[in-house]
Amino acid sequence: MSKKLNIGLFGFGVVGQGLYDIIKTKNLNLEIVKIAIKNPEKDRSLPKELFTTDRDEILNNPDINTVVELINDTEAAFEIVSRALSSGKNVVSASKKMIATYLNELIELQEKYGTSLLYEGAVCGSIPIIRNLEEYYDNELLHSISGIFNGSSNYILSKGYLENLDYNTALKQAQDLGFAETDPTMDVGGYDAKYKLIIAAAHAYGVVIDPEEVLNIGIQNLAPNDLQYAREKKLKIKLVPVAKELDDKHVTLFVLPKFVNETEFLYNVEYEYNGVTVQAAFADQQFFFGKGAGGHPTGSAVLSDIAALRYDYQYEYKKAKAVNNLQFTNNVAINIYLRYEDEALVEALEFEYIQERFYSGNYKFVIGKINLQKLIYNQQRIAENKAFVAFADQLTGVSLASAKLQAAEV
Ligand SMILES: NC(=O)C1=CN([C@@H]2O[C@H](COP(=O)(O)OP(=O)(O)OC[C@H]3O[C@@H](n4cnc5c(N)ncnc54)[C@H](OP(=O)(O)O)[C@@H]3O)[C@@H](O)[C@H]2O)C=CC1
Ligand SMILES: N[C@@H](CC=O)C(=O)O
Repeated sequence: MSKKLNIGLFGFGVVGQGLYDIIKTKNLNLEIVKIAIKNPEKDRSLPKELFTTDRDEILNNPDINTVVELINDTEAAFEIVSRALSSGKNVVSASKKMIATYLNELIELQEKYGTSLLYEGAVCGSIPIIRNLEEYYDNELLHSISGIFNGSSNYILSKGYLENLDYNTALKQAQDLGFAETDPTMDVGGYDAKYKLIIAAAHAYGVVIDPEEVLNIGIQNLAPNDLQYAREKKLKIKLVPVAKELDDKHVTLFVLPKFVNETEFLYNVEYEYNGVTVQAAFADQQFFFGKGAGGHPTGSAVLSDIAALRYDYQYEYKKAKAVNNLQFTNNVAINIYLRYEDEALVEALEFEYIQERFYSGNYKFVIGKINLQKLIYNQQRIAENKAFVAFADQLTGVSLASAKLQAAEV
């Protein structure tokens, strides 16, 4: 017999409402006792008595054994989740920025208080990737995990490539559909994808990495010339986070736009859909596909976590706890496409090797090999120059699975 869950829900926005819609169609052994929100003046679809703006009504209620945290405020979310875990309540959260930023602390709290924090909905919406990394690939060596981890930016890219819709209109649609973060820079700047990648890497490789250390370049500077170039080469541009084991000592992570060709699974992942490609030593290549954003797809992942808590499921962080010599590094050589205006930027990036250069009127690009650290040092300059950078393994004739990202001297 499963344990009855008395739930205190934080947040009744896109995901909170989505979760509620799903729960009311089921006859599960659970009850939503109280819902904490921020703004008491907003119209709600449920009776007023169910809502509160006082978080203590949930956190200090001994009858509530489960907290579901679905709010859009990172610091408040961390406070709520920490207090819940410390007072014996199990938690489900979808707040990827909060989880990626405070993962070490959250793991410690779970260990100290014997409570469980689950967060499938935080990474790629409806795709069950965390539990697969945690359980299914427990004993597999994973060469790489990559994919499309952000629905809003993929929506904008699909609208542009397939329907010629301009960037701002597509972004507005992604916001209206409830896909985008409160600050959409998180989506289009590659931050959201980075937080998800960091969470996935903790389960895949056992490394907990500070988000500040990981490069994220997004799609804000994408220009018609870049799209035209991709079309001519029969490629698409997608925003792709990559975690790759370089050798038995080093793992690298980065988020960059990427040229993908039609043989890659990601080529056909459009709009708010996400895709995760796992390259494993023995299972070889596997692909997970599903909706990455939106109330119901994310709500379904949150509900799956809630259901797992009825049986006291916990992540064991087996790879993080195993003797693991893997270290994170940015000291790696990658092939990029750089569309730029200012020659000084090309100088500053100190390409190790230039394979192709192109100049025609205002359109100038180089394709070549560069150390990832040079991109990190020059990230601000790239943004100010409105230059566009993309991971260009396909332009240099190799796929990610076989790409030789070389760890330089570390
Ligand atoms: N939208 C999506 O597709 C996905 C979102 N997520 C994540 O899920 C979380 C929620 O996202 P989403 O539902 O889209 O956000 P929304 O902006 O739609 O809703 C946020 C909710 O949080 C409430 N809230 C904000 N601050 C507090 C607080 N301090 N205490 C109590 N309630 C608070 C708001 O209250 P009020 O209603 O009064 O304004 C609102 O109900 C975010 O972390 C997001 O990154 C994860 C996966 C997918
Ligand atoms: N803003 C996010 C929402 C889901 O995580 C996205 O667009 O993917």
